[in-house]
Amino acid sequence: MPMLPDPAQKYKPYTPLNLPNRQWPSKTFTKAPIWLSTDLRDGNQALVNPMTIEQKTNFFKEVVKCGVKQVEVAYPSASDTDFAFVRGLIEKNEIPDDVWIQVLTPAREDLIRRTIDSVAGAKLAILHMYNATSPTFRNVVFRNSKEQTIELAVKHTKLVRELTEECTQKYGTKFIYEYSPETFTQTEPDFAIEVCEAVKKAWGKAGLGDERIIFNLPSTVEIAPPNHYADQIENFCNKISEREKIIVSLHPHNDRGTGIASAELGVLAGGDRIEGCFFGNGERTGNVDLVNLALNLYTQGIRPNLDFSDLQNTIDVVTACNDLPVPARYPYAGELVYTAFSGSHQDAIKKGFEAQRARHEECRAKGEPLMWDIPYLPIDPADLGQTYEALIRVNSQSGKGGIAYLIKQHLHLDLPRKMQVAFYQVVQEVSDREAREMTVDDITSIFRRAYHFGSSYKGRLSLRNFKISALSGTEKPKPTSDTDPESEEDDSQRRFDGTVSVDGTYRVIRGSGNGPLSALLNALRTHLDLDFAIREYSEHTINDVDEGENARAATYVELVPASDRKATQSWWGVGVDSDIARSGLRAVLSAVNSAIADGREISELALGFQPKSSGPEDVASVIVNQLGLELPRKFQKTFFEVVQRKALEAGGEISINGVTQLFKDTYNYQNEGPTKVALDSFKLDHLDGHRRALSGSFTFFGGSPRTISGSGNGPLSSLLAALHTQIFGTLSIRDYWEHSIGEGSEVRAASYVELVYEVEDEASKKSKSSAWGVATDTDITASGVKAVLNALNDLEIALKN
Ligand SMILES: CC(=O)SCCNC(=O)CCNC(=O)[C@H](O)C(C)(C)COP(=O)(O)OP(=O)(O)OC[C@H]1O[C@@H](n2cnc3c(N)ncnc32)[C@H](O)[C@@H]1OP(=O)(O)O
Ligand SMILES: CC(C)C(=O)C(=O)O
Repeated sequence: MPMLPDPAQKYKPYTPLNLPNRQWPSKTFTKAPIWLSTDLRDGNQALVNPMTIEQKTNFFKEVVKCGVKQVEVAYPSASDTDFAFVRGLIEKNEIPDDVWIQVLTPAREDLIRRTIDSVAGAKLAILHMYNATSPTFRNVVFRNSKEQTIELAVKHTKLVRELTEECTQKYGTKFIYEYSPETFTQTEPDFAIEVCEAVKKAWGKAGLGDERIIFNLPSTVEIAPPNHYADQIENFCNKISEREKIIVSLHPHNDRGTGIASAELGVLAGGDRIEGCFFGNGERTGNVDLVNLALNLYTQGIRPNLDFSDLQNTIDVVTACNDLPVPARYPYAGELVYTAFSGSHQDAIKKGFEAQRARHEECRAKGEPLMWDIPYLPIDPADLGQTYEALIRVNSQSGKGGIAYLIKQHLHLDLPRKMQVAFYQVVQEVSDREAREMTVDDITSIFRRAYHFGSSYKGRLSLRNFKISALSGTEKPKPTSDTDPESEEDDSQRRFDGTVSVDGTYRVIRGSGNGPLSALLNALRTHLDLDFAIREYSEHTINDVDEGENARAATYVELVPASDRKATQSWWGVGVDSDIARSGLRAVLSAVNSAIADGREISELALGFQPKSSGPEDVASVIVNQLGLELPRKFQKTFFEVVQRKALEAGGEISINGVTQLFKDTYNYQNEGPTKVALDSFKLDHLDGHRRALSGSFTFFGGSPRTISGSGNGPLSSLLAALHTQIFGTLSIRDYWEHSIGEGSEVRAASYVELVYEVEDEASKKSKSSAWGVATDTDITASGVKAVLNALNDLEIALKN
C-alpha cells in the first residue's frame, strides 16, 4: 500500500496541552537525576531470547559498577527464571547495601503476591505496580470505565501496602512504592493526576526522603514531540498535591526518535528520576538511553553520578548479555563517533589539539582548569577510556590536516604546510585508485615509500658514507644563491666528500658550498649532473625520551630545478638523525630520490676512462665499485696522478679494467708478487697501559726470515719500531683510514696508510719520500700491518745488514 497523499485521513495529531506559563524552556540542568536501569526488566522483555540468569547477573554487576543505585531487576511473576534470578541476587548477597532492586507487577493479586515473595529478604526494594489508564487501553484492553480504572489501582495499591508491610515485618525489607499510569502521555492529563492522587491516598504513607512515593510517568509509546511531554510533566508536577512527598519519574520510549530530548525536557519540567536502558534497548525503538543522558550532562560540566571511564567494557558486557549491537553512529558509544574522515573536520581537530596544548600549558602555569575545547569533539574520548588512535581516519574525503596529524602521531614528524599538501596528493591518489579507507599503516608506508624514509625504502640514490669538512680560505667557492638557507649560517665554507650508491653503482662525489646541504647539492651537480636548489627548508627536534631515545632532528627540504626556482614542480624530502647536519643531508637525498623516481638518466661513470676529463673522484668510483675500497681523499689524488701518467703513456685513454689493474699493480693489492718486506707471521702483546709490543717473522728483499720486535702506542707504531731495527732512517704514518667491506661473516677490514720515510745518505743529505699502502684482512691489525708493508714497496728503504 502506498503512503497516503493526505495522512490526516488516517493519523490524528496529538492534542497539545494549554500551558501558557510553562517554565521548563528557560530552565537549565544543575544536577543529575536519580537513575533507574530497567535493562533487566523492560530491556529483557523486548528480546527475542530473554537473558539467562548468568547474563542478567553479569548485566546487574555492570550497571552497579557504573554507579546505578536503582535497578529494575525483573518482572518476577512472568517466569520462573525471572523469579529465580531475583531470589539468587538476594540469597547470594549480590546486591550492594546502597542499591535498591525494583520489581514490576501488574495490578493483579496473584502476581503481586508472587512479586513480593520474590524480594522478601532484600535490604532495599521498590515495588512497582502499573495499570493502563489511557482511553484506548481502558476501552479496548480492560473494557473499564474511568472509575473502574481508579478502583483497580486503589484496590491493588492497598494490597501492595498490606503485603509489603508483612514482608518488612517478617524479613526486614524496606520498600518504596512506585506506581505507573501506563501510557501516561496518552491519558487525559487531569485523569492521570486523579488516578495518582487516589493511589497516593490508598498508599496512605507517602512522606519525605525515602518515604516518598514514586509516580512514574511513561511515554509508553512516544506520540508527540518532546515539548509536549515536558508540558505534561510540568502540568503534573504543578497540580499533584504534596509534591514534596513524590518522586516524579520519567520513562520515555523512543518511537519518534526523541526519547533523549523527552527525558531532558522532562527533567527541566520537574522530573526527578529517569528510567531507561543502557544503549537504549527496549520494546520497539527502545527505552531512553541512560549512557547517552549521563554523558550529555557530563559534557555540560555536570557530574552524572555514573561512571563510563571504561565505556568499551560496558559496551562489551551489555552486547554480550542482550545480543544487540551498538550501531556505529550511536552517541558516545558507536565505533565511528570519535573518528573524522573528512578533510575540514580533520584539519580543525588537528588545529584544535595544537591550540589546546598551548592553552593548557598556560592554564597549568596559572593553576586554572584545563578546559576542553576541540572542534567537532564535544567530549574527550580519553575520559571514556578511548584512545585517540582511531580519531582521524583517512579516505578519499580526507584532507592534508588529518593525514599530517597521523604522520605526527605515528612518525613524530611535524610536516611543513607545503609538504602536507604535497603528501596529501600522494595519499589521495592511492585512496581514490583503491577506493578504500587508508589505514595508519597504509599512510605511514605510503609516506616512507614516497620520501624513501627508513632503511627498507631506499631510493635510486643512497648515501654510503660521507665526511663534511671546513674549507680553507683558498678553496672557498663563491656563494651559489641568495636564497640559500645556509648562506647566513656562518662565513666558513663546507666540503662534502662521500660515496653514494646510484642505481647500485658506487660513485665517489665531492662538492663545496655555504653549508653541508649546498656542498652536497654541488657534489650531485658536479658528478651526477643532478642540478637542484633548495626552495624551502625547515627543521624541528623530535623528543623521543618516552621511547628511551635521545632527541633527534627532523629536517624537511623542498627541491626545485636549480635553473627555475619558481618552478611549479618541486620535490619534498625528509631526514631524521641525531645530528642536525646529517638529518639535512638525508632530507636532500630523500627529495632527490623523489625527483629521479621518474627514471630520469643520471650521468654514468664513463666506461672508457679519460683522465683529462675525469677527476680523482672518478678513479675512486672505479675502485669502490670494482674492489669495494673507499679510498681516502688524499689517496684518491695520489692514485689519480698515477692514472694520468699511465693514460698519457697509453695515448690519453684508459679503461675501467685498466684503472683497476693499475691500482692492484701499484699498491700490490691482492697481488701475490714479491715485496720488499714480506710478512711470515706476527703476534701482538698488550703491555702496561695502552702500550703494545709486536714481534714477528719478516723477510727483507727476499732474504732469509728475520724475527724482529718493537713496542709503541698501538699495533702500527709497534710495527714501525720493529722495522726501525732493520732499516736506516725513520718511518712515520702521515695518514691512516680504515673501513669494513662486506657484510655478516664475509666482513673484512680495509686499511689505508700513507707512510713517510726520512733518511740521510752517506753525505748527510736528507731525503723524504712518502707512499700509500692498502690491504684487507679479516683481522683489522693484520690489514694495517699489510698496508704498511705494501706502502714500503714504493719507498727506497735502506736495509741494515
Ligand atoms: C508497558 C509495559 O512494558 S508493561 C510490562 C509488560 N511486560 C510484560 O508483559 C512481561 C511479562 N508479562 C507476562 O509474562 C504475562 O503477561 C503475565 C505473566 C504477567 C500475565 O500473563 P497472562 O496471565 O497469561 O495474561 P496476559 O499476558 O495475556 O496478560 C493480559 C491480561 O492481563 C491484563 N492486564 C494487562 N496489564 C495489566 C495490568 N497492568 N494490571 C492488571 N491487569 C493487567 C489484561 O487486561 C489481560 O487480562 P484478561 O486476560 O483478563 O483479558
Ligand atoms: C510499566 C511501564 C512503566 C512501562 O514499561 C511503560 O509504560 O513503558
